[in-house]
Parts: sequence; C-alpha cells; structure tokens
Amino acid sequence: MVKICCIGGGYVGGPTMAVIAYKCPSVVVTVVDISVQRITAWNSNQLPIYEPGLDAVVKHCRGKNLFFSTEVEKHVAEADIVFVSVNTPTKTQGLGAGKAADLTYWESAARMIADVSKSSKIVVEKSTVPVKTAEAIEKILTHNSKGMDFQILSNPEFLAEGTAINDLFTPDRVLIGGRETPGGQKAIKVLKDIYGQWVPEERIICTNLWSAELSKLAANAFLAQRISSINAMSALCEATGADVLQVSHAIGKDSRIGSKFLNASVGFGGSCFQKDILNLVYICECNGLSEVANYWKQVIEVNDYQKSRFVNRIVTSMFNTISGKRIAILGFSFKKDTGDTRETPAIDVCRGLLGDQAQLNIYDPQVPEQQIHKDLSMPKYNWNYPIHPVSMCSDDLKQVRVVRTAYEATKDAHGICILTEWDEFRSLNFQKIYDNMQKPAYVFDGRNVVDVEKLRQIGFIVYSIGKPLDPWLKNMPAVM
Ligand SMILES: NC(=O)C1=CN([C@@H]2O[C@H](COP(=O)(O)OP(=O)(O)OC[C@H]3O[C@@H](n4cnc5c(N)ncnc54)[C@H](O)[C@@H]3O)[C@@H](O)[C@H]2O)C=CC1
Ligand SMILES: O=C(O)[C@H]1O[C@H](OP(=O)(O)OP(=O)(O)OC[C@H]2O[C@@H](n3ccc(=O)[nH]c3=O)[C@H](O)[C@@H]2O)[C@H](O)[C@@H](O)[C@@H]1O
Repeated sequence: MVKICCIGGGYVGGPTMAVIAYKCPSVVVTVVDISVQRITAWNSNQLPIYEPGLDAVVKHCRGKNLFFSTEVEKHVAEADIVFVSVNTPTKTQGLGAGKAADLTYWESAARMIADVSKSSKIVVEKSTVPVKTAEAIEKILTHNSKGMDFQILSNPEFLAEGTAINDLFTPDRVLIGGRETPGGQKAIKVLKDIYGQWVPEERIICTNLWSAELSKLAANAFLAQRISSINAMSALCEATGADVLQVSHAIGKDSRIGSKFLNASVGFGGSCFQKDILNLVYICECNGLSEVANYWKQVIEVNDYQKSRFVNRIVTSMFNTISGKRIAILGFSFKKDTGDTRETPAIDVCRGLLGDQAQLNIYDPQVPEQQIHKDLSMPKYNWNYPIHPVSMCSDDLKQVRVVRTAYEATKDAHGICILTEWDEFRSLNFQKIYDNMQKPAYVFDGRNVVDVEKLRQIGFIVYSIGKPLDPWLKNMPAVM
C-alpha cells in the first residue's frame, strides 16, 4: 500500500490530497502541518478553507484513507511519497526583497525530510517555486541522505480557488517533471500511476524538472497577462465609448484568442499571480534578461494602475471629496466562492478610500470580520519599494464597519463599490437599496455584475469598468 504524506495543509495541500485519497482508495494519505489550528479545523466540521464541494470529499475519506496530523516528522518518516505544499511568499527582506520567492519554509521542510527519513522516498514539489529549486532541494537531501535514494519530482498545481474540486477532478492537464535518469523516470511513473487512476493518460504531461517548474510560472504569467490586457483595454473603452464586454466577446470569438479569462475587473488578486510574476521577473533579472523582466513587470504595473484608477473614479465622481461619506463595499475576497483575501484588490481599494477619509461598511459572505480588520491594518509592502511598508493610520481604520448583509452595508450610504462578483450581488433588490441611500446614489461596479441600464433607470449614477460612461461621470475632471 502506497503511503503519501503532504507537508502543508493549506489551499493546495488540503484539497489536492483529499482528491487523491478520494480517487485512490488504496493509497493512504496524511496531510501534516505545523499549524495546530489548521489541522484541528481539518479534523472538524468547520474546514479551514471555504471551497465548494470540499466538505463532501473530505467527509467521504477522512478517517479511512485520509488523515490530518501535526505529527509532521512521524508521517514523513513513514511515507513513500512526500509532497511539499508549503507557502512560498515573496521575500520582504534582504537580497531579492519584493520579488524573489522566500524559500525558508521549503528549505526547512527539505532539511526535515532528510533528517527524519529512514527509507528512500520520492519528494514532490507541489508548491510553486523558482525554476532550478529542485536542484537546491536535491543538494540538501543528498548531502544528508545516509545512503537513501531521494528522487525529486516537480508536480505544480493548477487549481483555481473557488473551483478547486472540479479542477482536481477533471484537470486540463497534470504536469510531472523529473530527472532524465532511470531513477527519475521510475519516480515519474509512480506518480503518473497515481494520477492515472482518474486522469486520462493524454492529459498527463511528463517533462524534465526545469520545464515543469518554469511552466507553472509561465502559466500564471500568461493568465495574469490576459487580465491586464483586457483591463488596459477597459481604460481605453471608457475614454472612447467602446464597451469592454462587447470587445472581449468580439475578440474572444477568435479561436486563437479564446473567450476565457477576458473579464475586465478592478484588478486581479489572489496569493499567486503577483507573487509568481515577481518571481519570474527576478529570475529574468538574475539571468541578465532585463527586457524580458520589464515586459512581465508591466502586467503588474497595469494591475496596480487599474486599482488606483478605480479609486480615483470614485473620488472624482463624488465632487472630489469622499471625506466623511459612507461607502458600502460589497465583496472583500479576491474572487467569488472563496473566503481567501490574499492580495485581494479590495485591500488596495479600501485603503485608497480610507486614505481619502471615507467611512466604509464592508460586507462579504465568506470573509470573517477579524480577517478584514487584519488585512486593512497590516503594513502594505510595495513590491517596488519593499523596505518601506506603508501602514494605515489607526484613526482611518476606525472608519471601518463590517456588517452582515448587503442591505445593512448600503443603508444610508452615498455610494456602493462592488469588488467581488459574488452571485448574490446580481439579484439584490436595487430599488430597495436606492430608497435607503443618500442622494445622489452611486454604484461603482468593479466586476461588471450589475445591469447598468436598469440601475440608471432606478436613479443610480453607475460606473462599471470599461462600459460607456454615465453622463454624470463624463463631466467630471479627468481622473488618471
Ligand atoms: N492557493 C492556490 O490556489 C495555489 C497555490 N499554489 C502554490 O502552492 C503553495 C501553497 O499554497 P497555499 O496552499 O495557498 O498556501 P497556504 O499558506 O494556504 O498553506 C501552506 C501551509 O504550509 C504550512 N507549513 C509551512 N511550513 C511548514 C513546515 N515546515 N511543516 C509543515 N507545514 C508547514 C503552513 O502552516 C500552511 O498551513 C504555494 O507555493 C503556492 O504558490 C499553487 C496553485 C494554486
Ligand atoms: O497558482 C495559483 O495560485 C493559481 O492561480 C490562479 O487561480 P486563482 O488565483 O485561485 O484564481 P483565478 O480564477 O485565476 O483568479 C485570479 C484573479 O484574477 C481575477 N480575474 C480572473 C479572470 C478574469 O477574466 N478576470 C479577472 O479579473 C479574479 O477575480 C481573481 O482576482 C490560476 O487560475 C490557477 O491556475 C493557479 O493554479
């Protein structure tokens, strides 16, 4: 019986291992984490992450062939295959600060594997890492191997939050990179046989280690680039009277371009796009490829521009002052169907509004109040100037109220900002909301979820990213 241990029970480790256990009943899977709180939650009815469909998968296997434990060393020692799915955030200090990946957690996991192992193992990079990380990990493991054989595989994860279970059940592809040696190829086959229990063979791509590592960074860079491209177009649409929804529909019909991932928005968020592109930029710079680095950096510059453009729109639309005005923030997570707020555009938008002295009523169906306060009060690292993190003034933070419904958030507000595309925002009773707001009442839709014409008929002044401007906004001074 194959024993798998996964170090790191986060957004990737938890769902990925749950699905392997579900699809491979003969494999015993144990997820280990140093966070007692997370493991306790995995063993409870309140899982540590909100992900549609995850509860059912976990309940089906937990206690049978899926286990969650804080006994990290014991389970690593017993495993045949060790997945490493620890966090790899952007470095905030020292060499490469603001861009390079911080591999502290990864390295300590690798050293621990070397220390506690008493048998040969396959070690799988599940975390997203800089290309050539496997080489460093190999060195750590082989220098401490005591004669055991460690094969390193790169098996990056492509799931997206909010659709993780579906993505894992029917992945577009599974990527496995390994050494081109007999030992490396044998290890690839072991992992391929596991995925092969539910993923069709033609969807399992096997490459060398460096291609697998780089493909993960490249995939995220290409995806984020599409969003920055359509967001750049959204600014031009607003300036010219074109409609970004019509433009994305028209270009997406070209099968070479394709229709997915062309939704203009207030900006992309999430724990990975910015981090992985910065990492790519750093690797390019280290390899002397400054033109390539600058090209990818621009994807993030446009994303930052889109967030500040949105804040500027709000301020100028409201007579250039939002001081003391109450603004309802609908949605705080970085996308719908997740409670994750890492790098959510809502943080930058809220900080921008608070910096202009607004009062905020924030509502999100999945993000707890304490998380919102934590996110807004944390010093903000600017990736260009990482050594000067900016903190919010504590008086500004006192202007934040977290509420429990969209109706509560919008009561007596001057304006509404929609920052996450939660389905429930599409079916709100906007007439009722309008009646309870200050006038003129504004809606700033950062996700193109509302019916602009319908809201204008009710009486709202509506701004929707990339849509033809409301006559009210056209007469306001230029904002960029
Ligand atoms: N979040 C996502 O949707 C995706 C993330 N990734 C990548 O997967 C990796 C993990 O991401 P997330 O799961 O989102 O991170 P996360 O922060 O949710 O989870 C990481 C977990 O690792 C644990 N950990 C850290 N060091 C440890 C150690 N030495 N021993 C045991 N546990 C340890 C932490 O306590 C934490 O619970 C990252 O490299 C990320 O870039 C890849 C694809 C999708
Ligand atoms: O490496 C990772 O962490 C993952 O990053 C993304 O997944 P995720 O960040 O969970 O979610 P996405 O659906 O990609 O959305 C990211 C951000 O882009 C925004 N977005 C997405 C699509 C779009 O058309 N427009 C747009 O603004 C979303 O609202 C969200 O803020 C990738 O889609 C995954 O393939 C990858 O595994």
